[in-house]
Amino acid sequence: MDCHSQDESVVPVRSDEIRVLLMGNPNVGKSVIFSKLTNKEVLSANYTGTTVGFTSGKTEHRGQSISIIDVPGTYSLETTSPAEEVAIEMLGEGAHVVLCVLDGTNLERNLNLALQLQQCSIPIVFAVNFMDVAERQGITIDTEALSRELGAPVLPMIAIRNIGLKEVLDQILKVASRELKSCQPGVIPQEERWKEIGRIAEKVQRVDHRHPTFQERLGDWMLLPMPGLPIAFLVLLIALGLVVGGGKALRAVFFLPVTHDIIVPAIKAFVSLFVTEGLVFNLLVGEYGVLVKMVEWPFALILPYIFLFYIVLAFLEDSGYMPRLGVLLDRTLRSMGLQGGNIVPLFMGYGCAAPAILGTRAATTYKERIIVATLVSLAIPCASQTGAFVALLGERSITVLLMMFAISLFTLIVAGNIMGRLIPGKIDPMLLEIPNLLLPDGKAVTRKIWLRTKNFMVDAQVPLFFGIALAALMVETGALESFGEFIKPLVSGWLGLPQEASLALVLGIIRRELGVLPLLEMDLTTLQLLVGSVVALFYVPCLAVFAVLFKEFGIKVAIFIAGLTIFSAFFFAGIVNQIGTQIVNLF
Ligand SMILES: Nc1nc2c(ncn2[C@@H]2O[C@H](COP(=O)(O)OP(=O)(O)OP(=O)(O)O)[C@@H](O)[C@H]2O)c(=O)[nH]1
Ligand SMILES: [Mg+2]
Repeated sequence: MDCHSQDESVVPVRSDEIRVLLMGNPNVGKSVIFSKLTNKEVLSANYTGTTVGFTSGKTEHRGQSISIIDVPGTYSLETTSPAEEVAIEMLGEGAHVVLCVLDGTNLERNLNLALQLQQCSIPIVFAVNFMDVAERQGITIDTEALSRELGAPVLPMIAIRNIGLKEVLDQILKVASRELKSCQPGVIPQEERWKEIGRIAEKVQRVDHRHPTFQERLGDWMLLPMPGLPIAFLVLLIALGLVVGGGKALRAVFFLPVTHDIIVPAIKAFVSLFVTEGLVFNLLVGEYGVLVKMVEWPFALILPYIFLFYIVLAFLEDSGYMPRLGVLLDRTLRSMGLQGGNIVPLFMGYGCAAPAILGTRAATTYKERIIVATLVSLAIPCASQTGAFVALLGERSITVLLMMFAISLFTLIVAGNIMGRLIPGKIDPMLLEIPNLLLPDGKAVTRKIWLRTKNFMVDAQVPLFFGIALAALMVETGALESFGEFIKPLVSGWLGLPQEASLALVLGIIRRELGVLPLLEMDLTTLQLLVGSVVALFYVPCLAVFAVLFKEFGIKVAIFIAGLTIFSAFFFAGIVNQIGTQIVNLF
């Protein structure tokens, strides 16, 4: 690749700061290194495409301040996805040093990018990460010999155990250029490059043949339909059992007693000191009292499920199981116009649709991005919403809860198939990389669960507050009644729900769990519970997700997706109601 320096375009920087680009193939541990160096929390996970935008952070080493940029992973400097474009842009903007991270268990493939980066005039420091896994696999890498071959410092590293980080910083200070250098990648003859890679790898790497460990064999089994599919089914069962069953238990023994016996009475007693009856009292601690619901809904109803879901998610992510599931489901996904790799953003949708839609940036085609974004907005309940569903249905009817998930899955497949056929564009062959199956690192998992739970509590507060305040106001002022009267034909006629349920429709726009939670306050039949849940399942993406859709795809697509979700919500829930009523009448 002709990657010439652009010294004439050197941009002056603060002389007291070194700018370091953290680059490398996907899933080599860049985000772990970034978090360790900068103490800034970014997500890392054991699959490609965790980082799709860039994050910058700062650190200090030997009195020198260093700014580090966590760049999305790239296999080469020839762009194929929006995430890789970001990496190339960052190179164009320039740096004093590139820290190129290599995966020690996959040296050849990683050297492809290393050789391309080496053509740039920006000084490079190489870190060979995953030395622990490499050792287990019988791979030895002579970093000194590699350093001679690459003409740059090469250091061994085990990022999750803090090994090699300080040494890398020392080298960065040593080689940093005095001025910012930028690099425009060109084209390099591939054949020549791969020949060179083969030669280097042979010189610096020794692989001792040995029997695969149980972990490695398990990793391979997970890819085959037998026993891969039964394993997948078991994983799903354990995950569901843990979230649904564990969540119920956590609520029963801790969250509900604490909320109902301690926090809420304390709040009520406190408010009674100042106001007793009337509108203000009701707004604060009445039926939809802001102060009561602000504790009860997010803390007692949703948090236990969110927390358990994040535990499951962290294990699935860091073990490397998710891409294996992608391989297993590649055929099914392919009929939906997607390739197996999209299992990752789809699954992330069960957490929150916003990062899932951003995660589609790692996809290679626009068609895939649109399909995943639509499916996630339409038919995948987010974690808060799942929590609300379990709270609503868990006690009353597990069958309805399971029916809900079945409807969600069925819609995913049908809607995916329709879009896969209607939306023009091709599907690339599967480009999913299978990482090593790892035992998740306890510290990394704990940090991630804490980070996500904290973010949920922080991010949810403001919209929840407005949602609940709006609910309290609408109930107390009688506005709900007028609105309910207005959409009565739809809510009561077609959907067979009480007029009050129109509140869920208003609030669901603000946050998805608010489309479910008001139903808890009503006395509904089993059929009404199912109908209300189906409405909530499909109903509009919440405001935050709408904003992400708008940002990523433009206003037309965002409105189209929102319209589709509203239509589906009323259409399908209505059909469920009509059929359900016939069946109920039969008995
Ligand atoms: N065993 C072991 N695991 C590691 C090491 N470094 C990182 N990991 C794990 O490897 C996985 C990938 O790490 P990330 O930091 O997300 O990788 P990344 O390079 O940022 O990946 P992208 O953002 O997808 O490009 C995570 O599950 C880490 O916990 C290491 O030295 N040893
Ligand atoms: Mg990353």
